[in-house]
Amino acid sequence: MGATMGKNSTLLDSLPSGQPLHICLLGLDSAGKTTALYRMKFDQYLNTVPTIGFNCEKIRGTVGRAKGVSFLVWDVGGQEKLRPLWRSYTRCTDGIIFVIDSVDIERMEEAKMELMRTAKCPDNQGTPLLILANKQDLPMAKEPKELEKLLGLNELLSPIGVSVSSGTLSSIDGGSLPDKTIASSSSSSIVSSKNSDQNPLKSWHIQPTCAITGEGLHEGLDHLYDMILRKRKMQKQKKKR
Ligand SMILES: Nc1nc2c(ncn2[C@@H]2O[C@H](COP(=O)(O)OP(=O)(O)OP(=O)(O)O)[C@@H](O)[C@H]2O)c(=O)[nH]1
Ligand SMILES: [Mg+2]
Repeated sequence: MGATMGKNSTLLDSLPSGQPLHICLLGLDSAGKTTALYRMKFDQYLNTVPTIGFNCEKIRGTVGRAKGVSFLVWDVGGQEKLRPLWRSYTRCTDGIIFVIDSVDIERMEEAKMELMRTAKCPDNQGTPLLILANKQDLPMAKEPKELEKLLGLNELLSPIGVSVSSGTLSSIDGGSLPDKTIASSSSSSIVSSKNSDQNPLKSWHIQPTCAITGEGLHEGLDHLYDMILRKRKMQKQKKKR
């Protein structure tokens, strides 16, 4: 999937015209993955049935830097018996989208376990991760800020094995990122702050969405694209050293 770059081209302008980026759409059954996939693909709501196996669609970004960028999105069934398959989809992916049902408090612990299993899998270390706090249209939906705590997102490692602690950098293989990197978002407006991702070490972002109306989906994709670009830039700099 690596983009071939001419002598004078930069990494940033090489990506949009290149191969589509491969993205895995994961999450518990009924979280809204397939609804989100078809909303992004066809810009309309399609009725879904539980996914047995996977769906795959090519999607074009519509906002921000992701505008015009091609993503090949693999939507994998989330039922328990299908989850062991996730690993084969995430192995060589450019980014992971993990969809959370923001009202399903009963299964939040299960969602956290699967999310952590995915994020901490050695194959996925440093793979940009977009968490969709979906079903924000429902009155009991937990806000992204609360979901961050419930899902333990601050436990997640930075992409280059460096953690930030009390504002200082230390090279370790664990640790957490400071609270100030967290997005402030509200369920009513379904917006999220891009400043949240300005910490170059952060490789996840949480985005409030409603897959039925499509609110927040393309903004999320744009954040994911930013993280992918940042990761590639860092890898390039690392290679130069
Ligand atoms: N209210 C509300 N309902 C949603 C939203 N997104 C999805 N749903 C509903 O949630 C149900 C499950 O959606 P799917 O997209 O099929 O869920 P999935 O994650 O693909 O589930 P699996 O294929 O079993 O893994 C459907 O009834 C959707 O209409 C949302 O943002 N708001
Ligand atoms: Mg599905």
